[in-house]
Amino acid sequence: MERQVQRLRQAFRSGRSRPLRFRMQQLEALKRMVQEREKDILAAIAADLRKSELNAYSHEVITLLGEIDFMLANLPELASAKPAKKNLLTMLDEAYVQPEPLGVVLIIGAWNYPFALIMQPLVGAIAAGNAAIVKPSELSENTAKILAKLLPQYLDQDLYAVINGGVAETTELLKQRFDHILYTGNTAVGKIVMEAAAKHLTPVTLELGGKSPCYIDRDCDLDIACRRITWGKYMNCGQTCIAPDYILCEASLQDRIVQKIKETVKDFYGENIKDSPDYERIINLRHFKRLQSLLEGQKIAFGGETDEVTRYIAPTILTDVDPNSKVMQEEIFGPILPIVSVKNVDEAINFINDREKPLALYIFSHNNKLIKRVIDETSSGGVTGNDVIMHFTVNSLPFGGVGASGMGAYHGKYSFDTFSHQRPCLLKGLKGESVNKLRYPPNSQSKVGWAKFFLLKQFNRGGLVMLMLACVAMVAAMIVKKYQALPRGNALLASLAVHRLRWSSKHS
Ligand SMILES: NC(=O)C1=CN([C@@H]2O[C@H](COP(=O)(O)OP(=O)(O)OC[C@H]3O[C@@H](n4cnc5c(N)ncnc54)[C@H](O)[C@@H]3O)[C@@H](O)[C@H]2O)C=CC1
Ligand SMILES: CCCCCC(=O)O
Repeated sequence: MERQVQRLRQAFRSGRSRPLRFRMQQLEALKRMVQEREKDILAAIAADLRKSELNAYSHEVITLLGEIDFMLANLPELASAKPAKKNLLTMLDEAYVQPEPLGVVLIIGAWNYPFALIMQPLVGAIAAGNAAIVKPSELSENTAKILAKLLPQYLDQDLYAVINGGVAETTELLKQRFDHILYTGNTAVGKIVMEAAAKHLTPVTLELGGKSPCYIDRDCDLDIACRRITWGKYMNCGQTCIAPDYILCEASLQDRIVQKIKETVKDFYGENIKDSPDYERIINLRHFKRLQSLLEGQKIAFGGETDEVTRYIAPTILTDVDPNSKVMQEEIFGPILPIVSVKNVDEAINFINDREKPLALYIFSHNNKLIKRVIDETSSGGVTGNDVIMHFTVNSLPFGGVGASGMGAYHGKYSFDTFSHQRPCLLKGLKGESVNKLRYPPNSQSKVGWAKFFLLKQFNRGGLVMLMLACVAMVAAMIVKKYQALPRGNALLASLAVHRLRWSSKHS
């Protein structure tokens, strides 16, 4: 692995990944790959998650193509130098911020959206001019294989590599030095990644998980709320990092919510949910048994059926859930929806704040003030009001966690920024050396006074007048100098004005 990383580092050092044209070509190649090999890609995702090809496209390809198009349209602007505001001391100089690539970056993906969670960060890494290694999840093995097969066919093989493998290979990879790591996965492994990165002072973006609350206010459109919650909860069989993990609501709403979700499930997946092409399965036996154990001792108001052979778990709702029960102690990451009763929004806010900061937070209410209040009085990676998941689809919004749900963000310009160093540049002129005497030793009260004047803009009215005079004198001097004749008078005037300024600052 060290050799592979070194090879990419040498390719990066060659500078080939920096030219905008090259980056655009690579992004266009990615887009071509997705379009030309769509069938193979969808078949791989479908095989990993027992997902219809339509859903594989809707869940993973559409947002990716949107991301590539965004980068192709905006990269010239994103990659351009940005002029910076100057101070009095540097007003004749050139100050700007130059985005530059970080170097060789590592992207580690998760299994639940195995294609998008590799490709979307990769778009940002390429757009920012980096070399990149991607490490897909071994749990979505078909997608991992197709990525290893296709990416080298479309991308520059010296600058972009796919390394497949599980814990052992990832552990080995994490011993190498990278210039940024973007990890998507569970919080426990996020800590492992951060610990490994710390050895090389490598910055990380951790896209982790958590229990995303969904508060349903008594004053809301319950039909719409239940329809949208049903969509976001049971999509991908609940294996979505920003799925509503549990509902908080007043006890009086509980039965109506159960009824409306039941009706919506039937509407979405038909009488026999098992046969629905739109209802996926649990990724493996370990997660299947973990989810089964969460049902123990719970009041199952709807669903609860499981089939180990096909790893099927029905869309399930639990009611009157004890906040201390197992299902409320870990991220569910499956099609089980607990309802926890709270007396009012105050109690809901306290419930949320008593726990780790979630990746997402959802509030359903007609009362926009209440929604804004919940947002103001809690914290989460992201928020959608009166819907779920949808903030993920807006690439002008940074997507990421906070606290235990992660750090850093990506999507759109935020992907470009994540994989860039914003380099401050100041290009000094050679004129005005006399002013530089202010910073040269020996220091003095007068020089400090000047520094305050120039840098902190601390001056009195007299100083302002004299500044105007000095500027006029300097401009006059520059104009006259331009005509090659500088009558001693103007030079005298300029130095008088500067002298007067010194005096005034000394006595201000
Ligand atoms: N914030 C986000 O954008 C997303 C977060 N997630 C979160 O990811 C979690 C589900 O994914 P996982 O089951 O963790 O996926 P996973 O089992 O696929 O692991 C994720 C990656 O970490 C690697 N990995 C696993 N154990 C490791 C170890 N001990 N040392 C080094 N590398 C290791 C795997 O090889 C894989 O590439 C949930 O908590 C979910 O909320 C999932 C998707 C998106
Ligand atoms: C369709 C939304 C997918 C977001 C990635 C996740 O939440 O796991």
